[in-house]
Parts: sequence; structure tokens; C-alpha cells
Amino acid sequence: MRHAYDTETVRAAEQTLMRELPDGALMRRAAAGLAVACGDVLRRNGRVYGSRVLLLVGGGDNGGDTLYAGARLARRGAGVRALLAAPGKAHPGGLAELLAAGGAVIGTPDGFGPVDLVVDGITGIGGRGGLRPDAERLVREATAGRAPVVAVDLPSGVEADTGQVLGPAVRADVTVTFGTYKPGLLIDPAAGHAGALRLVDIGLGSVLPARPCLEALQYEDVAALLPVPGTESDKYRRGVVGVAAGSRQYPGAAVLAVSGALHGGAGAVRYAGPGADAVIARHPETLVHPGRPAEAGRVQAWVVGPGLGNTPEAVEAVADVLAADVPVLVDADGLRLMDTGAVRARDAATVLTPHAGEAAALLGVAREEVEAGRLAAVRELAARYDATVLLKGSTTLVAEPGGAPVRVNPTGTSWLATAGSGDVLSGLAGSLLAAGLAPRDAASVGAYLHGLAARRASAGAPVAARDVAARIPEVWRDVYA
Ligand SMILES: NC(=O)C1=CN([C@@H]2O[C@H](COP(=O)(O)OP(=O)(O)OC[C@H]3O[C@@H](n4cnc5c(N)ncnc54)[C@H](O)[C@@H]3O)[C@@H](O)[C@H]2O)[C@@H](O)CC1
Ligand SMILES: [K+]
Repeated sequence: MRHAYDTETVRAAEQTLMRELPDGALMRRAAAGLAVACGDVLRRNGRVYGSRVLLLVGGGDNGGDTLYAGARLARRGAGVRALLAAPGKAHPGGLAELLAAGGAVIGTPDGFGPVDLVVDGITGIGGRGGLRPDAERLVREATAGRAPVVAVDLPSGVEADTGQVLGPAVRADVTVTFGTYKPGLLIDPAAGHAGALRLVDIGLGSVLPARPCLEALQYEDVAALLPVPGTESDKYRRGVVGVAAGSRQYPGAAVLAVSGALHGGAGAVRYAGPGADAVIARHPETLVHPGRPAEAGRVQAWVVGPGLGNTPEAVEAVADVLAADVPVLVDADGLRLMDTGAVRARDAATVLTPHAGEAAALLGVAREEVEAGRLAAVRELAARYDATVLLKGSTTLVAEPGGAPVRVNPTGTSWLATAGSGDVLSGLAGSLLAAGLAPRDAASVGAYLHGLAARRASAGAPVAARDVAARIPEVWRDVYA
């Protein structure tokens, strides 16, 4: 599990630790880890000795880390030059150490010739807003030669706590972050600027609060959470998931939701709605009922919404499902038809799976506002509906009311935006609910498997939803193997 803490918490933890350590010790620890990471990048194309390294140095401690790390590289024989984004404010200790090690300050990258590495030490957790014009110009000049870029703590210019990119920002190949991940390193679009992440332990673990603000499942977490497939021969013991989806207008959504449900670990899928013929034609193993969900027999969880349309039967199906005393997942048209009071009155778990547009409608705000503040939006929805909320996007987020860490899905891809892929996800997550996973786990494991399956199916291009569904079993086997 990758944990992330907001910058205010990180700063407080760093201050606490600094009080117990000699001056500058934390910065030197950070710089040592940064120098090792830079050495690894340099060694990809040769050696540290004789390589040419360009430091972009800001006026705060982020610049300090960079100068001390530059001094270490210079002592190992690299040619190191510093460009100061805030002349006169550069960290004096770091600057002295760089010069003593044979490094130098230059005014422009011209004259230093082609470099092997650029180190972005302009701003870390003290950065506010996109890069200022002078800093942006420095970055543009320094990165014109296409050398690899290592960002220090964060790519300068991104919002560390929200993942937003409000102005010009560095695009790094690697981000070396200190003590803990920050939300902006895990949430798009900022995460897209960070490149590969390397975490340097500077001893913060002992002073950070137990509960992070954000966490991202890793392979091993998913393997531990997945219900063991096939151990209970009695498929009904593995839970039956009900799917109330589709309409005469959109029978396809029912087929896709059922295809996701069939791969989610539930023992059986029970379909209720007008798409029964289309469903049984594609998935003959489905238990189908042409009537309303309330007449469809027992299930351990319901999925309601994909392709329902807004017919009277649709309204009835949503009401039936919300009245059922089992965990339910509401998606797509179900989100539009559901009654807030009915959702909040439920005892059993409720999972809502809006995309940004549906979240905006539920919150009564513009879609751009949701896209600009995804973390705040998903938390607000979870509180307002007292439900687990999965906010789809190139970084899917899962929030619960009551302040549990928000889950960030690390396997998302923008290619998932194709029609119907949400139907597959809702069936998959609902099936994991029926198989007994807690709501937050069912939603985040569902998103994880769904994202992996999309990556397999797409090979870099938009992917058809049915191809995503088809890849889920192999992804499951790999995670579980
Ligand atoms: N506090 C600590 O104990 C430690 C801090 N460390 C480093 O210190 C960093 C935090 O240092 P600071 O609090 O000094 O802040 P930063 O160094 O991150 O940034 C502050 C500097 O950036 C400038 N700045 C702010 N926004 C800008 C923008 N949009 N464009 C251009 N310049 C901008 C400010 O004027 C100031 O000079 C961390 O990210 C990390 O790299 C590490 O050494 C670990 C220990
Ligand atoms: K930086």
C-alpha cells in the first residue's frame, strides 16, 4: 500500500523530527537519497564520473536538497552546474558545499553544453500555483536538450495536495519524494507530471499520524483482498450478485454489466430487467428474470443503473434495489433516479460510482469544478449520501464518509473513457461486494482489476468495453498467482 499525507501534515512531521536532530540533518538525509537516485539515472546512460548535471535551484529548502545532492555528485566526478531560480535566496549551506566540491553557478545553460541530467529543485511542498514566469523560462531553457529530468520531492508547479496543475509545471521522468508520498504524486493530472516515483526514507514514519489522507492499493494488497476463487464448491456460498440494468433502448448495458459481474468472484449472477433475452444470448449461465428486482429472488448484493433509461420500470427498479437490505451499487441512470433520502436511510452499504459529469449533477455544480477538485468532490459526495463513492476518471478515487483514507487507483488509464466500460466496472465491483468484500475494498479492487484489464486489452489505444471484460479473468489469475 502506498500512503500519502497532505503537505501540512508532512511539514508538521518534519518540524517535529527536526527538533530531535542536529541542524540540517534531515536535509542531508534527503540529499543523500536524491544523489543515489540521480546516480542511478546517470548510470542508465553511462557513469556518474564525467557526466554533466544541471541543477535548477529554488529559493527554499527544495533548492537546498538539490545543492547538497549536487555536491555529492560533484564529489563523484560529475560536472555539476547550478541555475538559480531565485538568485540571492539559494540555500547558503548547500551552495557552499556545491562550490567546495567543484560545482559552479551559471547564469544560463548556454556554454555548459549538452547535459546528462536535469534536477528540478525549484519548489517542493512550498510551491504555490504554476511556475512563475522566470522559473518557467529557466525550466524551458534547461530541458531544451531533452535530458532526463529528476524532480525533487515534487515536480515544480503542480499542486501537492490536490493533484491539480494550475499553470506551467515541470514534466519529470522520475520524482524522488521524501518521507512519504503526497496526494499530487498519485492523482492526475499532477501524477502525470511526476514520472516514476522513488520514496526516500528520512525517518518521518515515526512522526507521521497512523491514518494517511490517501492510499493506493498495490499488487500484494489486491491479492490479499481478492476472495479465493473456487474454494467453496457451493457457488451460492460465494454470493449471488443481482444486476438490474438495461432497457429496451439500451440492452447492451445489461450485457456489459453482467459480463463484469460474472468475473467478479460472485458465485452466480441474477439479472432482472427487460434485457433478459440479450443477456441470456451472451451469457447463458446467468439467472434471468424479466420482472422487477423485488421479484427476482435472493441476492447478496445488487447493481442497479447501467442503461436503465428513465422509464417507470427504471424508477421502480431503483426503488426496489434501494429498499433491499443488502449492499447495493448504484451507477449511471440509477444515480439520476435515486432518491437521496432513500439512500441515506439505508442500513446496508451503498456504493455510488459516478463519473465527473454525474458527480457534478449530484453536487449541483459544473463538471469543471469536479474535475478541478476531484478529491474534495468525492469526499463531499461520500458525506452527503453517507455512502462509499467511487469517482471515475483517469485517476479513480474511492471515498467513504468519516475520514477513512481516500483510495487512489494506480492502474487507471485515460483509454477507459470508452462507452460501456463503466457498465463492466459496476458489474465487477458489485460482484466483489456480493463475494463479501467491504464496500471500499470492492470499489477499489474493482477499479484496480478493471484498469489492469483495460491496459491489457488496449495496448495504448481506446478499448472496447467487452474486451476489457474479457481480460478480467486473466488479470485476476495473474494477481492471484
Ligand atoms: N522541512 C524539512 O525538514 C525538510 C524539507 N525538505 C525539502 O524542503 C522542501 C520544502 O521547502 P520550503 O518550505 O522551503 O519550500 P520550497 O523550497 O518547496 O519552495 C519555496 C520556494 O519556492 C518559491 N516558490 C513558491 N511558489 C513558486 C512558484 N509557483 N514558482 C516559482 N517559485 C515558487 C518560494 O518563493 C520559495 O523560494 C520540501 O519539498 C523538501 O524538498 C527536505 O529536505 C526534507 C526535510
Ligand atoms: K521540485
